[in-house]
Amino acid sequence: MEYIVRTHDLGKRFNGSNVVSNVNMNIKKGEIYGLLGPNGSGKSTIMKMILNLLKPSQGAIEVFSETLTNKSYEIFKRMNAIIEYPIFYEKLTAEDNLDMHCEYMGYYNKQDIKNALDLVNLKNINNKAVKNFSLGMKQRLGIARAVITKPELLILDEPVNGLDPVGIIEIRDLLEMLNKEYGITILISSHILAEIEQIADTIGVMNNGYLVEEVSMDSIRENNAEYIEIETDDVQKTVYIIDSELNIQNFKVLDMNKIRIYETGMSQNQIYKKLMENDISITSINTKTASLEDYFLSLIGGEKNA
Ligand SMILES: Nc1ncnc2c1ncn2[C@@H]1O[C@H](COP(=O)(O)OP(=O)(O)OP(=O)(O)O)[C@@H](O)[C@H]1O
Repeated sequence: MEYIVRTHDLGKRFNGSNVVSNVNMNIKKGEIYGLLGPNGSGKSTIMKMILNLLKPSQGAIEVFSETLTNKSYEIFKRMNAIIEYPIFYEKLTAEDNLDMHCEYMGYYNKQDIKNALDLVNLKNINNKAVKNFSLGMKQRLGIARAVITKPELLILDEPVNGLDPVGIIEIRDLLEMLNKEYGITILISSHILAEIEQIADTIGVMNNGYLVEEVSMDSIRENNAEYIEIETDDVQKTVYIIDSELNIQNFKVLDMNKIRIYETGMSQNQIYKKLMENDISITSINTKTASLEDYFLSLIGGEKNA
C-alpha cells in the first residue's frame, strides 16, 4: 500500500494544553480522506502541521514517504491547500489573481491559468472583480489556485463551510473529478458527517485532539447495513426454516429469542410469510438500520454535528 501521508504519534501543544495528541493517520495514494470532528477537535491544526505552517510538538509526519522537516521544499511543492477562507485581491479579476499567484510561486504558464479556470468551471467571469463573486465562486477560484501548480496532494479545510446545498454538491463533484481524473489525493475536513460521507473513501474521526477512528467508508457501510430482526419463541426451528427453506446464510442468532438476517434480497414480508407457513410463532419482525450518524455519535460521545 502506498501512502501519501502518515503521521506518527503526532502532537501539538498550545500554551501547555494538548490540542492534538498521538495522532497516527494514514492517507493512501489516490484516495479522498475525510477528517471529521467537532469544531476545535484539532483538524485544522493537523492540516497546518502537514503544510509546515505549524511545528509539531511531538511525533513526526511522513509525506510522499519522506519525513517532513523545515527544509522539505521539494515535498511542499507537491502539495497545496486551502486553509480557512481563500483570500484574494478583491478588486482584481479571477485571472489577474491567478496571474499574481503564479508569478509569486515562480510558476508561469498563461495556458495553465485558463485551464485551471476551466477545470473548476468558472465561466463568463471575464472582467468581474472577485468582490462580486458568490462564496461558491470564490471557493472554486481558491481550488483553481490550489491546483494550478498540479499538486499530488490537495488539503482543504472545511471547503464547503457556508455554501448552500447546490454549492456543496458542485464542490463535491469538482473534488471527485480532480480525484478521479487527475489522480489527486485529497484531504478534506468537515464537522458535518453528511458533507464527508458521500465523498470520502476513508474517514478519520477526531475528538478532543485524538484520532478516535480511521476506517474505510466501505467497511462502515457493511457494518451499518440494514437487517431484519426476528423475535420468536422457537429460534431453532426458525433457523432451520431460514436456512433450508429460504436459503439464507447471512444471519446471526443473537440470543434465545432473536435472529438478525442481513442482506437477503428478500423482503420482510416474504420472510414473514414463509415463517407463518411453517407455523412459527413470531413475536416481532422488523427492518432496522444501524445509522451512520449513530455510529459517529457513539465515537465522539454524543455531540451533535459530527
Ligand atoms: N495558535 C493557537 N494558539 C492557541 N490555541 C490554538 C491555536 N490554534 C488552535 N488552537 C486551539 O486548538 C484547538 C484545535 O483547533 P483547530 O482549529 O485545530 O480545531 P478544528 O477541529 O480545526 O476546529 P475548527 O473547525 O473550529 O477550526 C482549539 O481549541 C483551538 O482553540
